[in-house]
Order: sequence, then structure tokens, then C-alpha cells
Amino acid sequence: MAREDVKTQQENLSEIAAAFPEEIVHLENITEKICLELAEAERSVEQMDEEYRETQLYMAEHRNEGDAKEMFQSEMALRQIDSLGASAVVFRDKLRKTKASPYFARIDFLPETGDEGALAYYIGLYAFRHERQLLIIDWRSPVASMFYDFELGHASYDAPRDHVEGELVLKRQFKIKNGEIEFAFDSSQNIQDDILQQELAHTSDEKMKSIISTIQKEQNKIIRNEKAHTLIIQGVAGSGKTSIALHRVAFLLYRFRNTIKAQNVTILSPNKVFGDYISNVLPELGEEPIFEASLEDLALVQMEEGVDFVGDRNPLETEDKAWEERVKFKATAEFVREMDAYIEKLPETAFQAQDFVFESFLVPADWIQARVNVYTRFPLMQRLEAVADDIHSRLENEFLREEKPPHRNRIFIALKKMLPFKTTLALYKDFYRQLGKPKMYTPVKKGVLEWNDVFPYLYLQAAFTGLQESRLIKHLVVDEMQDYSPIQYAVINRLFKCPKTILGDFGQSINPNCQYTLEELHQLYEGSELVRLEKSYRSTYEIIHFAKSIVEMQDFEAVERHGDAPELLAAETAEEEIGLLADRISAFHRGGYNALGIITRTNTEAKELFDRLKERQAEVNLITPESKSFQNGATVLSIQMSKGLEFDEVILPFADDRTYCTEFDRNLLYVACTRAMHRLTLTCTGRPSRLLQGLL
Ligand SMILES: Nc1ncnc2c1ncn2[C@@H]1O[C@H](COP(=O)(O)OP(=O)(O)OP(=O)(O)O)[C@@H](O)[C@H]1O
Repeated sequence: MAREDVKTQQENLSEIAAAFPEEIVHLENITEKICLELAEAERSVEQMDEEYRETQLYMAEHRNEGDAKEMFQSEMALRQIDSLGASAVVFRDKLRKTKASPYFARIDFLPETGDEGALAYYIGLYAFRHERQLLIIDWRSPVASMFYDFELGHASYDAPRDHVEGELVLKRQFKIKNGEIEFAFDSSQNIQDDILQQELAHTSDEKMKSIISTIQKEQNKIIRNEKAHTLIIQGVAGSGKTSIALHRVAFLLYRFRNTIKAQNVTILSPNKVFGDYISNVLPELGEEPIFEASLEDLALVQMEEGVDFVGDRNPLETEDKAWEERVKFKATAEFVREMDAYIEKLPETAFQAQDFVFESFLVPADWIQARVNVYTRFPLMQRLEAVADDIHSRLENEFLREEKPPHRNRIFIALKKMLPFKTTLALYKDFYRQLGKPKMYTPVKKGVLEWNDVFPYLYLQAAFTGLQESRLIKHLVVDEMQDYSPIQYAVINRLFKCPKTILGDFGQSINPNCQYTLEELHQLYEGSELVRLEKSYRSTYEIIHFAKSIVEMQDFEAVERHGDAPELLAAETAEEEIGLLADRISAFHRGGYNALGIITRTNTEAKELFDRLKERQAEVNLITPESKSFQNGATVLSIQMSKGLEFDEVILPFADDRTYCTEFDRNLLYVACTRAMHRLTLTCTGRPSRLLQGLL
């Protein structure tokens, strides 16, 4: 550490000691107690380790003595020590973190009904108790909500069984690092915004981080909403939607800890890179990571044997009009209605009841059809199973007969023969035939579906043979909601009947073939709550102002954090533009930022640019749709792959009038520009895009 830094730190400490002497003492006291608990926790871990080793040794020494019962008991003991040991390690690690940074805020609250004066609450990532006294409260506790929701003066909170009113008489914020107070402010000094600014001014991290000390009031409302079965969050780029959704999961895991565990929550995210980028937030909040899946993962699990599919094509990279028509046709709410109408008629069209005859037994066709119609809640194949049982019981009850009725499986096989279409695939083809649009189904080859057929197929499969519904998942988070089509939502709703948090930004829709609207999505979830976030936290005021002008959006606010205005570098030739980019990449590596994103319109362009930059020895990475993780450094990637990510600095190459010229391209530019936190540069060869006219 440099001498000046040491001096500043010491000066800082003495300033805090002069302004808040009681806080220095309080921190010392609490640290002493944390150390006592930590020493105990460390002893407990060591003891478990020792017990585990001893039991293992004992088992190794006595294994050949042949006492199976004793070995079994030792095995069980080992498992129990292992599981207790794992909890002890988690507890110890939490205490270690608590020691380094025990709390970030203090509120003094005077309840209306209290007669003991104001109570001081210290708020931290984890609650901390010593000798049965609660010394730090969890940020998710009801009392802590007042820190986020109220200024000094009247305040209230909802405890599980009570609503408490009173007055906040003190609100203090801290930053404690390695057990030392780095700063402390009272909110009466109106410094809260400065703390948020400091957080936002940070250079980017490889993984998304938690925001518990600066959660804003409108965000807190969403995080703590426990009433909505489905909560839809429409928020502008950088408004903290993904952060909030993950903090909301942490809140739900805390609030409903007896019924929901991390393994009961899944997040549907656009790709593996994004999944990797957000994977640290919940562990940072002291919770286990949740399962991340993409639509492709879901399809792989559900798809019937013998049917395969290929990944999606990028609509920006294809000129295939017939394909475009197929995709557009299947991406509307009307298409779901067409499928529903077809499915409703399935019991009659996909099953043609005939008399069931076995030796002298006879069950008439109309009785069979009536039974099939009764089981409305089941897929057709399961209905046939149920009807096979019904027929079997009916025949068994014909007790006057000498003959035995046929085996139930034999009846089921006979019923299956009454299906004119034996497979979902055959039925799927018939659906388009009935619509008079057989060309809308164009498989890649026999048994291999195009991506646009995968979810319509699964929807039909749900009605014909059934899907494996998830009972394990009790909360589903859907990120980038604007990227899913109505039929995909229809299948998601079949698979996950649990409460959902659905978030995204319809302004960031980058698929010209899917024009689903927020209103349609809202209507799909009857009784859902829709909240809007209009303030962006990621980018500087200048970047937001620029992005907002591209999409001509009004309801879009920026935090007052200033930086350089976005700039446009125009080159005479393509070669010159690549040279400019290579220079910028070198300057980035010499500078203080961690992450630079060079964002192209398509994946093909990203690959080509990467190769050309490599030829010039530039130090860059490439993210493709197959990539699995996100790293700091300079990275070339497409707009599609940049969704949800952020970079200290963004360069948008090829911002010329041929590359970005349609109204739809405005959305693309908006997504790319709002990935930048601190700095944005556009480069082009020749005429700049008309969409940028007058903006730079
Ligand atoms: N209250 C806050 N305090 C500190 N940082 C915040 C806060 N809210 C959001 N941020 C930061 O703003 C950035 C954007 O957040 P996030 O990625 O969750 O936004 P988003 O709405 O999902 O963005 P996009 O739709 O553009 O992908 C992140 O760096 C996040 O940490």
C-alpha cells in the first residue's frame, strides 16, 4: 500500500472516531463477541473432522471382522458427522464473513407503543446472536425493511403477526471492511446518494454482485412482495431487474425457509454465459446457488425419444423468407389459440372408439368414448390408461360369467389401436394439415425439428402423451421475458404451476419475428402484478441520455452519475477501422478498467472481427452462443450474447448506415449501448447510421 493511502486511511479512522466515538466502541465490542463465537465454531469444525477421521480409521481396522451390523452403524455415523460437519463449516464461514464486515447500517426506531425509548438495530448480511441476544439483524428481517423504505420520521414495518408504527430517529450507514470502519454517515447528512454513487462508480466484476446496502425503495418493494403469485417486472436497461430478482429469491428463501429451499427455485435465463455471470449473487447472500436452465435445457428433458431438434437460427443472419414466415406464424397468441382449438377436439379426432370385443365380452364404442371424455384433466394417452382400468373393472363385475376378463394391458393395447395417429409427431403434422398450412411444418430431416417447432410440439405432447411436470420447483424466475413467445409461455406454465417472477424489458426485444407485447403477457397471467422500473443504475447519465435518444423513449431516468459523452470515431477504410479498434483495445489494457465489450450486430460478425483483431495481435476473447462463462478483459461478442451483461467500457464497431438503418435496429443499438457502465465509443467506416444523426 502506498504511504499516502496509509495516511488517508488513518486520517479517515480518526475522523470517524471523532464523529462517531460510540460506533468505534460498539464495533470493538461486537467484534470481540464474534471472535468468541468464531473460536467456538472453529473448535466444532475441528472436532467433527477428528470424529470423522477416527470413525473412518475404526472402520478400516475392523472391516474384515465381519460384523455387518456394526459396520452399518459406523457407516450411518459417518454420514451423520459428514452432514453436521458441512453445516458447521457453513456456520463458521458465515461468522468469518460477519467478522470482516458485520453490518452496513444502523437504525434507531421508537415504536409508538414502546416505553423503553428508541431501540438501535444493526443490519447486516447475516443475523448474529451471542448469549441469546440478537446483536445484528438480517437485512431481510421485517425491522430491517425500514432502512430501505423510510427517511427519518414516521416509519412502520409488517412483522409476521403485527403491523408496528413508530418513528425512525436515527439512520446511519457504514462501510466496514476487514473489521475496520471505512466510512460512516448519518442519513440526515443526505449522503445516501453518494454511497450509491460510490457503488455504481466501481469497475465491473466478472460476476454480478449483491446490492444489499444500497437497495432502493422501489426495488425493495419488489424484493419483499410475498403476495403476488406472478410478479411481472418491466424495467429499462440497467434498472436492476436481474439483481432484484435474485435478491427476491434470497428474501423468499429466508421468509419461507421451512417450505422453500434453494433446490426448489429455478431461473430460466437466455444462455450459459449469463447463467455464469449471475451465479455468484445468491452464494454472496449466504444462500445456495439455484438451478439455472435455458429453454433448450427444458426441451431436452421433455422431448420424447426418437424426436430431436436443432438450435435456433439468428434472425439477423438469415435471408430465408419461408423460415421467417414459419417463425412469425408460431410466435403469436393467435397460434396458441389455434393449437388449443385443435387440442380440445383431440378426444374425438385423435381417438376413434370402436366396440371392444374379447371372447364373449363386449364393451360398446359409445361407452368407451364417454369414458374417454370424462377424464378431461389428463393427456389422451393417460385417459386411455384410465379407461382400460374402467373396462377391466366393468368386465370383472360381470361376475355371472365363467370366463376371466382380459388382462388390463391387453385392453390398453386394444384402445391404443383405436388411435389413428400413433405418435405426437404424426399428430403434429396433422395439426398443420387441418389448418390448411402443411408447409408451416418443415423438419430439418426426418424426426429432427426446427427450433420454432419445439415448443408447439411440446404443447401438443402435453395433450397427447403428457409432460413431466415439476413438483420440486416452488418458484420460477424467468429473465429476459421479452424473448419468449406465447407458445413457449404456454409450455412453461404447464411445466411450472408454481409462483413466478417474470422480468425483462420489451424495449430490448431483439427478435424481429416475435412481436409479443407486455400487455399480452400481463393478460396471460390472470391476477398477476405488473411493476415498472424506470430508473437506470448501470450507466452514466451521458450514456443513458444517448441510448434514450436512439429509442426515443421518455420514461427512462438515469442516476446523476456523470462521465464522458459517447463518441463516434469515423474511419476512411475498413482496414483503418480495425486499426482504430486495435488501438482502443491496447489503450484499455493499459488503463484501469476491468472489462471492455466490443459488441457487433451478429455472431458471424463477432467471429470475423475477433479473427481480424487476432491477426493484429490484439489481446481479446470471443463469446459465441456455445460459450459457457464470462471473463474480464476485452471481449468481442454479438448483441444477442451481450444481453444481461455489463462492461466498464463498450465499443460498438460498424455503426454505419448499412449495418443499422431500420426502425428495428434502434432496439439493437439500445441494447448494445446500455451494456456500458462508464464509457461508450462507436466506430464506423463511411456514413454513420442515420439512427445516430444529430446525437453525437
Ligand atoms: N440499488 C442498487 N445499488 C447498487 N447497484 C445497483 C442497484 N440497482 C442496480 N444496480 C446495479 O446496476 C447494474 C444493472 O443491474 P441489472 O443487471 O440487475 O439490471 P437489469 O435491469 O437486469 O439490466 P438489463 O435489462 O440491461 O440487463 C448492476 O451493476 C447492478 O449491480
